[in-house]
Amino acid sequence: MAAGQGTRLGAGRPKGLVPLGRAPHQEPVVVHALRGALRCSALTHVVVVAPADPEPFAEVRDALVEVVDAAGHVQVQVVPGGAERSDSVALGLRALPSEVGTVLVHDAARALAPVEVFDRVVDALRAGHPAVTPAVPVTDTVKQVSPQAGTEGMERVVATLDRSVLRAVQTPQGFDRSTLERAHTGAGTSAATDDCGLVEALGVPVTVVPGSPRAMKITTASDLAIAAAWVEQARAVVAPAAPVLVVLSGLPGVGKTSLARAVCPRLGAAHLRVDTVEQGLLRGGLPAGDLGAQGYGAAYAVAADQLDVGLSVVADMVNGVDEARAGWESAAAAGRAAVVRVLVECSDPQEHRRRVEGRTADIPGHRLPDWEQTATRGLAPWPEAHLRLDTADLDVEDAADRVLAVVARLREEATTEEDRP
Ligand SMILES: Nc1ccn([C@@H]2O[C@H](COP(=O)(O)OP(=O)(O)OP(=O)(O)O)[C@@H](O)[C@H]2O)c(=O)n1
Ligand SMILES: C[C@](O)(CO)[C@H](O)COP(=O)(O)O
Repeated sequence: MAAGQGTRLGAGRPKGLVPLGRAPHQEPVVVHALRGALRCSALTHVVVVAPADPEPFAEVRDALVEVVDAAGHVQVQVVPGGAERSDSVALGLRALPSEVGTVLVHDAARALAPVEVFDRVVDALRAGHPAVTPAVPVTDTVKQVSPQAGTEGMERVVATLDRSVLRAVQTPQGFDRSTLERAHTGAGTSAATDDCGLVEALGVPVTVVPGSPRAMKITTASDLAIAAAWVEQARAVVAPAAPVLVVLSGLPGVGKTSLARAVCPRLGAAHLRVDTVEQGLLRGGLPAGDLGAQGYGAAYAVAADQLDVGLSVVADMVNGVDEARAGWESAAAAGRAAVVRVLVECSDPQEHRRRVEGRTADIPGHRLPDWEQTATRGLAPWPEAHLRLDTADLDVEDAADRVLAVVARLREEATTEEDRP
């Protein structure tokens, strides 16, 4: 949904077209939103509902096409929206091809919604829930008020609501298509501020899954500034300072690769993924039975080369035994780099299993381990770890923040050491 005018933002143009981030990372809000949505591998079609006046939107069309081309597999259409958000949703829904049976409705204004939120909504729909919304707990105390007679601009508190049962809902909201179409039929739907509200009115149960602070809606200028800071944080290289070797260790499916992909651009680091190295060796003719420790051996050697020329490295593999971890210590020593040891876990076995069973291989020829193989694979204790990250309740960017904080701390300590007489 990108057809709003952005009156409260007051940028003088529709909110979807407002640049987000600072050059060279600047892109219109709607382009950020589309790029984020396309990270969700379940999507097959996207309808961008744009302001009815096609003139200003023409300027972002090329950027949208570029994002879509990069995604490859998804069909994208742009259609004009209506006067209210709900009118725009109904128009977007009408444009969807008949074969689409499940629909996510997402605000372009929630341009930085993490892919985990999309995935949680999709998983709940796949589990049979007809309507799903992400939501976050309410952190303020919320009062119900009524106008106070004779006192302009003042109100009277009617009740203090129990915030433990309140949630602030976000998007993408997901629906079984026929339920959403039914909800948008009839009079009075224009006034609805979210689609779940219309579905609730039909008596259909709405399921809530965890949202994310990063799925916040850009409504005012200060929201835009916060979102811009997040964009900068996600893209900025920390410093071309002394190289570090970030060693991840964790079972398959806990989120190591997502974490590495979030950390590498921010650290200016090479992503060294043993799965890729191993598949390369197999494609090169190494018999599968001979693989053993060859992948790790090759990865250590490549890491040492990167560190030696001053490039940081994020090592992404299970690293489940002391011997494997010791190899990284040697690679770091050879490259004169500090080591950051990060244990990555998922404390919720159901969520871990869902991830293991829900993922598809993104490296040609790679056979992913099943849940049985994952659950029975041991991981040695790692008392030397700088960080233990539990991805059951941490968004990937928040996890990356923590890794980068350790990098910054180690670099600062190293600088202080050097300064000491
Ligand atoms: N007629 C409308 C109104 C809103 N939206 C979309 O719905 C989302 C949430 O709306 P909101 O944040 O209220 O956006 P605006 O309507 O643009 O903002 P404002 O109310 O300040 O004008 C936004 O992505 C917006 O583009 C839409 O597609 N069509
Ligand atoms: C759909 C929504 O984003 C859920 O929080 C919200 O209700 C949109 O409301 P707005 O008034 O259009 O900003």
